[in-house]
Amino acid sequence: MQTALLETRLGSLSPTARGKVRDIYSLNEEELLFVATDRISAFDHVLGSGIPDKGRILTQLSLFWFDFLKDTVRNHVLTADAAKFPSTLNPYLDQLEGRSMVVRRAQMFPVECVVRAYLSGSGWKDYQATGAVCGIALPAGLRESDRLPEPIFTPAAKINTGGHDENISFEDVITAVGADNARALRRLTLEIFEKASKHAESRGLILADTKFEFGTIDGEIILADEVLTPDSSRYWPADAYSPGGPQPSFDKQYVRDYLESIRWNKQAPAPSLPDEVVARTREKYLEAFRLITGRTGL
Ligand SMILES: N#Cc1c(N)ncnc1-c1cnn(CCN2CCOCC2)c1
Repeated sequence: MQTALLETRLGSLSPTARGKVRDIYSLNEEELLFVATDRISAFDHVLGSGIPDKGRILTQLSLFWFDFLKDTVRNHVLTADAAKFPSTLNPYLDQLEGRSMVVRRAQMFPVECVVRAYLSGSGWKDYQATGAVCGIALPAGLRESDRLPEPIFTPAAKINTGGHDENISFEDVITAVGADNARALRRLTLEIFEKASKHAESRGLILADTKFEFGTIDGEIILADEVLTPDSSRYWPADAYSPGGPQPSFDKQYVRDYLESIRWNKQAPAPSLPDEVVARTREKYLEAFRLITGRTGL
């Protein structure tokens, strides 16, 4: 079993932000280093085991999508070629190769630009409670995982320091970023989603929803963060789609099923995963990569 990289150690360089699965380092005033580790989270907890190559696979997926979308929106990537990284990183290239990118520092919008074409997750919860999602009223009688009449912009923001995102209204986005930027973020989010979901469909996948993050560089809105990865999106196998309940997660179902099989108490420390679950989950990430990119190798 290959070893998973759970955290990077870059000598005197310490991360400016450690997310659940990614570490962000400040290289200088203009550049950041984004590193995707092999950590995996489920039910909002980072698990004790990593998935070997997960970070590489998701980084290569983001790079595929940034290139796929380059005629629609500029992005923050400067290079993902480790040979072009600042020489100060040379001692750490074994940790970084394939799973990291140097990006332009942007003025980030404090909004998670979520778009949903299907009713799932927090969107389903909000719909059950109010008949709407982010203030957008939906037809009555929809079932969990039903396809929506059209994709909807359902932004979220980190309301409290707890780090959990909460769904917010378009008016809240206007308050946060101004009306012009709010309209631009909504338009870009829906336009990118349209292109990406058509591509996913052509590869046998339903892109149920996804989350984009945007910023500005020299006054221009750019696409940042990770893009259309299984961590930032819900991908469902189209041939198994069955509305009326939760759909199997393309990448995390083995993990979720295992955690439910051991009746894990989510207040307890996150457990490690059996080798079989790790191996099968790694295969699912590779399968997503192969389906989406049409490539066989990383
Ligand atoms: N990508 C990127 C990027 C960039 N290119 N320049 C400056 N900062 C970032 C950055 C820093 N953290 N995150 C993820 C976390 N989000 C931040 C926004 O608010 C929501 C959470 C992105």
